[in-house]
Amino acid sequence: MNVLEIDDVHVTHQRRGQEPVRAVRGVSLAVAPGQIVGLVGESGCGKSSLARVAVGLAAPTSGAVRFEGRPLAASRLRARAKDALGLQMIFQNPYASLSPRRTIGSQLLDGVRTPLSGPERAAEAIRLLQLVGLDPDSRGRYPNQFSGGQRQRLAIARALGARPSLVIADEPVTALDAFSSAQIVTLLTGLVRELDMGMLFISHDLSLVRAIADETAVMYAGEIVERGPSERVWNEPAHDYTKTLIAAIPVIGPKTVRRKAAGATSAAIQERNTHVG
Ligand SMILES: Nc1ncnc2c1ncn2[C@@H]1O[C@H](COP(=O)(O)OP(=O)(O)OP(=O)(O)O)[C@@H](O)[C@H]1O
Repeated sequence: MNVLEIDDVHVTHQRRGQEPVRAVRGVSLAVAPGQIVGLVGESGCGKSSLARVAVGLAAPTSGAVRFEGRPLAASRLRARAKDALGLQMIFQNPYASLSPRRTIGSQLLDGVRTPLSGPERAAEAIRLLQLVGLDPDSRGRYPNQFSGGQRQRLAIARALGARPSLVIADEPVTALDAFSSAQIVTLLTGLVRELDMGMLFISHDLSLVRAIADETAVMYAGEIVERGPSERVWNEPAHDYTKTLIAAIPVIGPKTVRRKAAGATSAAIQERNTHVG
């Protein structure tokens, strides 16, 4: 059974006095346990609108979302927040999920689903910090005592504390340097395999998605215009928009620092995966 099924979802944003924006137009997607599906497209194509619906933060205008075979409705998710912990979201901005007023050792455990004793709580906080490459002795500190990259690691650790069966990651490494990105992505990839959870990995960066995702779905103007195994999409793109995305990835030049960083991330991940495999 798929852990996530998105079935013919439409999302239309309606602002008073303005034309409606059809952000998502009939998207269907599925994520199986242990599978990483990449959703790639440029800014404004509707990725975040789809992610918010997929995680239950918003209701689709039409269509259905099923998590572990059960319909997911935004209101229902809020009402059953405890039950919904198996579905976690990682955002580009880690402040979206971290409280500035609580020690990280405490809030890392928010999603833990089984009651833990004091020593078990400490051990779990240490485990989560080590998973994301942070100093276990830092659990008494507050989020503002960490760098931006470290805060994203904390947000990821917090999500993983719930041992989710599905993670929706919306541009989770966009704010990180290439080295940190590679580490985080390798970590997420390893956890997906190890824990048999599914992941919807959303990014504007096709080279990064290629390195991470088993399947790639290319989104353009609210629609999935191409999908398939990531290597096939990368090597034999069928849709003109995918070809444009690939052609737009520069290889060298003074204005390509960010792209080169993404490329370095992908290379580091592939290198790591090669060794692991
Ligand atoms: N709450 C909203 N009200 C009105 N329009 C919206 C709203 N949220 C998004 N939009 C519009 O919907 C379209 C899709 O936006 P969305 O944020 O889903 O795209 P995206 O691919 O995630 O882009 P980005 O990566 O820049 O966040 C855009 O035209 C955007 O302006």
